[in-house]
Amino acid sequence: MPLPLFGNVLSLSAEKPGYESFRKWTKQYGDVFTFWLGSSPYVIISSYKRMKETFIKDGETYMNKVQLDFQRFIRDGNYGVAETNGLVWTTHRRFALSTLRDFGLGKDLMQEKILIEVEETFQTFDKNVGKDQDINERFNEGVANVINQMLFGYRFEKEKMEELKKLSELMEYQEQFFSSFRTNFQIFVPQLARFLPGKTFEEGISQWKTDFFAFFDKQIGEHRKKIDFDSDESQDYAEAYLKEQKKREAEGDFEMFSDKQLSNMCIDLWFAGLSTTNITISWTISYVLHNPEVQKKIHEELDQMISSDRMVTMSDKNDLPYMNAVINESQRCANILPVNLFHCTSRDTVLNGYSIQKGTGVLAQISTVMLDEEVFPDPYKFNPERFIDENVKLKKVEELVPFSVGKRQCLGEGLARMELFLFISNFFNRYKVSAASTGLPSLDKSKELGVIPRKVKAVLEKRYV
Ligand code: HEM
Repeated sequence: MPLPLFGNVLSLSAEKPGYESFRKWTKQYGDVFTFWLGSSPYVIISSYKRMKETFIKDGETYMNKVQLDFQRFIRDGNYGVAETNGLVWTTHRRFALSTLRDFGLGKDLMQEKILIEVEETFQTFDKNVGKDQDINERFNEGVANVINQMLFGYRFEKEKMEELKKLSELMEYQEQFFSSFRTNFQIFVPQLARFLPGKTFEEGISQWKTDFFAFFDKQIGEHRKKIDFDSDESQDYAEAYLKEQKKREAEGDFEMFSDKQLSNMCIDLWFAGLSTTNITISWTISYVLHNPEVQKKIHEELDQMISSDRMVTMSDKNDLPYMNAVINESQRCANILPVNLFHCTSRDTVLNGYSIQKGTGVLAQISTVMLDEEVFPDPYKFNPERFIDENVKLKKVEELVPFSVGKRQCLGEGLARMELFLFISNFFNRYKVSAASTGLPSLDKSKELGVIPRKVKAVLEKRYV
């Protein structure tokens, strides 16, 4: 039962990271029910069948995002792509997708950039083979370089390493801050939050906001100075954006491609692109470390299909069903968004016989779908075989929805899939991984509301010397 003012927030935080409450409610009330965040109702859709009927088949009705006060505080208004609606959202989603395509997603260009990061990451690992070493921190650098290349056209090396250190600290601060009870309580139950001890949302985030925007504004300023408006080709997202801005301004439109929108797009792409991919890689390695028989099978397949220390590329993907199954199962078990992002209806509608007004909160509960025991028996068990069919081929399972569904489905899915495959398959092709002297990485998710990157330490041995 929701409590006055609190709603269901307390049940959620009692069972971190949040999966179990939604599973329990689904069993009790079915796949459409109301969940109260403070005094705001959200209609939860928690089966794949129902998501298909709503978010996919009736996508326009379910595509809008709820505009929360804390987001406006961070962004100084309605900017970016992840939290905007209407023309701003469609224009910038389309522009970002087509820019990503132009940078070679699906062609070799993006793969080449990622493989450079794979090799650089491994150079660092190679220096410490046979000893305990930090795994997720190195991958974090690699993934940060991919995203920074895409946004601003350079990787962090030499004197730029200080910049990366500062940015990583900011990311870590933000991850901890947003998974704390105090922060979530203020976001969803603002009336009562002032009675709680600790920093208010505004106090906790102001400096972080200033520092993050300062980084993006500096990059944008530097791009503006050196940009060649006469060349049609762009090397990175910021350059492509500034060219579009100039074109639009010449046509009298000074709003749609504003400077503020650009820095907010950078925030969206940076955030959505870095932690998600990094968390998934660190969980994958943790699960494999806890399941040595999985690593053995990964190596058997790689030995059969690749059989050397050459780089694994996207053209090998179809030949490595078990590797793909491990990545799928890692995404399912990592289940990095226990609640997913908050949508609202863009018009009045009827759902499961109930009338729902325009503007009502709705949520595609993807974590419940990925823990559905009808589809994934023993759902908390890490078992890549779920994704292998009787012909030892990769099995397509519609309920695997880590990138969500519908019109807001992850904008970076193509990039993320390429990164996951190239980083993870090359990692296991190059190394045999075993526990650090401190033991196996923890798989405990019960400390935070949400899923944050693992600290993974391990010992690596090169498979080819
Ligand atoms: C393993 C990696 C990733 C996972 C699991 C993931 C998952 C998601 C999910 C679940 C959503 C919410 C969809 C919804 O509202 O229902 C989302 C949105 C989004 N993602 Fe990702 N993501 C990943 C990587 C990336 C990358 C690499 C980028 C950027 C380059 C990115 C950019 C975005 C953006 C901009 C949105 C908001 C889209 C919109 O509202 O139109 N993501 N992602």
